[in-house]
Amino acid sequence: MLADKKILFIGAGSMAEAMISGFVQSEKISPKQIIVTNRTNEKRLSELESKYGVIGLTQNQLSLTEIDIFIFAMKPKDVAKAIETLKHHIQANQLILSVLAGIPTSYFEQILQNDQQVVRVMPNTSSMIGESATAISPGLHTTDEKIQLAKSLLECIGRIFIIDEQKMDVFTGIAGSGPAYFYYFMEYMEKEALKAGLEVENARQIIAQTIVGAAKMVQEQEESPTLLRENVTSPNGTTAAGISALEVYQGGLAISKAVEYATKRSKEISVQIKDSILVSID
Ligand SMILES: NC(=O)C1=CN([C@@H]2O[C@H](COP(=O)(O)OP(=O)(O)OC[C@H]3O[C@@H](n4cnc5c(N)ncnc54)[C@H](O)[C@@H]3O)[C@@H](O)[C@H]2O)C=CC1
Ligand SMILES: O=C(O)[C@@H]1CCC=N1
Repeated sequence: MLADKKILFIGAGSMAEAMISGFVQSEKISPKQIIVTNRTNEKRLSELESKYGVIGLTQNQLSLTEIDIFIFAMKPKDVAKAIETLKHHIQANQLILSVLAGIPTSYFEQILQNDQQVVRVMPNTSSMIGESATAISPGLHTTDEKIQLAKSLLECIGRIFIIDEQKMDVFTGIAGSGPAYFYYFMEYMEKEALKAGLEVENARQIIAQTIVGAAKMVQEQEESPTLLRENVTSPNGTTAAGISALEVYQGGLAISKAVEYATKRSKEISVQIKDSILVSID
């Protein structure tokens, strides 16, 4: 299904790179099927070319008729300009994927018209090693065939979850932004480990393996995190002491708030983009 499909990344930042890396590592897509472009930074395009073997092209070198799948991968604030430049060149049979936080499929549908087939995608940077948790929500006109195409492409970067678009904001708060929360947690664990005299590399690997092990237990044991936590916690033991500090310092609340704020921010971006369309139609 993916053979010979031409994929164009519009935007060459961290998320585009993570996906390119995952696609190429999967060996289901040849680097020569992937084209990447950005606004002006040719040095960045050369860097991606030499690292992954993909094709970096400036905007005026692009031949858009040969593209099967467009992946919009700029910041939400830059999408209006990007789509303005491309809208007269995108054909009805070309699939649009957007990884932009907060930007609904209806945004692309309204601007491109054509009954354009759009899929909103929320990957995370673990795409880099094929371990993303990626949500997809098809738009109004997207056929089963194109959904299958999007799925087979995105399976190259990890696990796929098909969700209703209304759930995309919370998915973004949990899984799109999620890796950053775990890295933040790891930064603090590492600081404590170093203070107590562990070597940095050792500390880092110990913490990472602890997280990998805990995550795999949830995936493989079919037990709830609550039960698994209780199994670690001996009465009056070390874990009970650690968990009591998390409770005293409201660690649970902080985690809930992180998800809540990120979800809210995704919703705000949707409102801002809706307002900007209304202004441009007025
Ligand atoms: N970084 C992450 O962990 C995740 C990011 N996303 C989404 O991915 C998108 C990109 O995020 P990052 O890669 O982190 O941003 P970034 O700032 O690293 O990269 C953005 C890229 O877009 C390019 N760009 C801007 N305007 C353009 C235009 N008009 N035409 C062509 N290229 C243009 C920039 O030159 C840059 O290469 C955002 O919308 C974000 O919501 C989604 C999931 C996770
Ligand atoms: O921080 C952001 O807005 C993007 C979306 C999810 C992860 N990074």
